[in-house]
Amino acid sequence: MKVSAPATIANFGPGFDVFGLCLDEPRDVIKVKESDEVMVEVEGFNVPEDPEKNVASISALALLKMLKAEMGFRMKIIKGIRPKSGLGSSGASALGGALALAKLLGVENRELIIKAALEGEKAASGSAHGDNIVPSLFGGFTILKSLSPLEVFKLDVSFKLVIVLPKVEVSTKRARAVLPRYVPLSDAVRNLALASALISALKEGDIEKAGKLLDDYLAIPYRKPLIPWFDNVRRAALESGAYGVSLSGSGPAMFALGEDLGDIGKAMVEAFENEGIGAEYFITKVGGGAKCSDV
Ligand SMILES: Nc1ncnc2c1ncn2[C@@H]1O[C@H](COP(=O)(O)OP(=O)(O)OP(=O)(O)O)[C@@H](O)[C@H]1O
Ligand SMILES: N[C@@H](CCO)C(=O)O
Repeated sequence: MKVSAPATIANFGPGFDVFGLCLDEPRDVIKVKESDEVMVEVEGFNVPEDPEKNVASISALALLKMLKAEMGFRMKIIKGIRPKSGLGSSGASALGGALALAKLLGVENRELIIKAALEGEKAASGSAHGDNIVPSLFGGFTILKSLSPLEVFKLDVSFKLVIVLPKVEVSTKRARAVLPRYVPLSDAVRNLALASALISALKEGDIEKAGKLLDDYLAIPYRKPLIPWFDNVRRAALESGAYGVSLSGSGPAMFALGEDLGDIGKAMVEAFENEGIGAEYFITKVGGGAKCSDV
């Protein structure tokens, strides 16, 4: 069984822990076969091959436990999403591992698959946030109303965007540890306003209007010490014509919406380089979610 699990942008501006956008690329590919033992082999970006440490096998083992299924598996992970990038790398692997075993066992229950994948995400980031796993499975733009019971609202949006990946790492665990337990009511109301308006703009297909709504008052302000370059790179993107810019998940990757995405990507890379940080950009589009096939 083969699963291709796409990268994702969690939060997507004002939607902390709720909004998620599936990307068409990059992807993690997870192949599994039934076996007497549990083995993990990794190609591509370096992640652990210890089945107790790789989030893909952790999720797969969690699913087997939930199903009380006595079996082993051989798993091969072709790791295409850079870890600690902000592109939902652990989320894609966690989803891919759980989904691959579910397909092998003929299990279609998405709530169960997500629940198992959250075990992998929790192992990676210390918290069971679903806003990478859910868009990686469903595709499109997802609004995660609730994990248990699973309630997802999906918008079938279609647009291109530019992603900028700096050569630095931000650990999700660390980026969540700096968040406050409480925020000012005025900031909560500002995010509520931005998030509601963003959904309306996306439903209209007005990407320019959506770009202007990508602010956040709940997480990014508190994460600034981990991403000191954010304001300068954001300014460079806006000055080069971006409709809007934000952090992808907990970073360090950033994304921008606009017309001339190549110009915007180049301006953002240059701004990173002015901060002494190498970076690369790529243009992609909204993805359709995880894909499964018999190998
Ligand atoms: N299959 C896997 N894919 C990604 N990370 C994994 C995997 N297995 C174990 N890990 C570990 O999980 C941790 C992932 O950390 P973190 O959550 O910050 O990254 P991430 O999910 O890759 O980040 P992001 O969501 O920002 O892309 C790393 O220490 C990594 O080594
Ligand atoms: N919503 C999560 C996404 C992490 O990829 C966070 O911002 O911590």
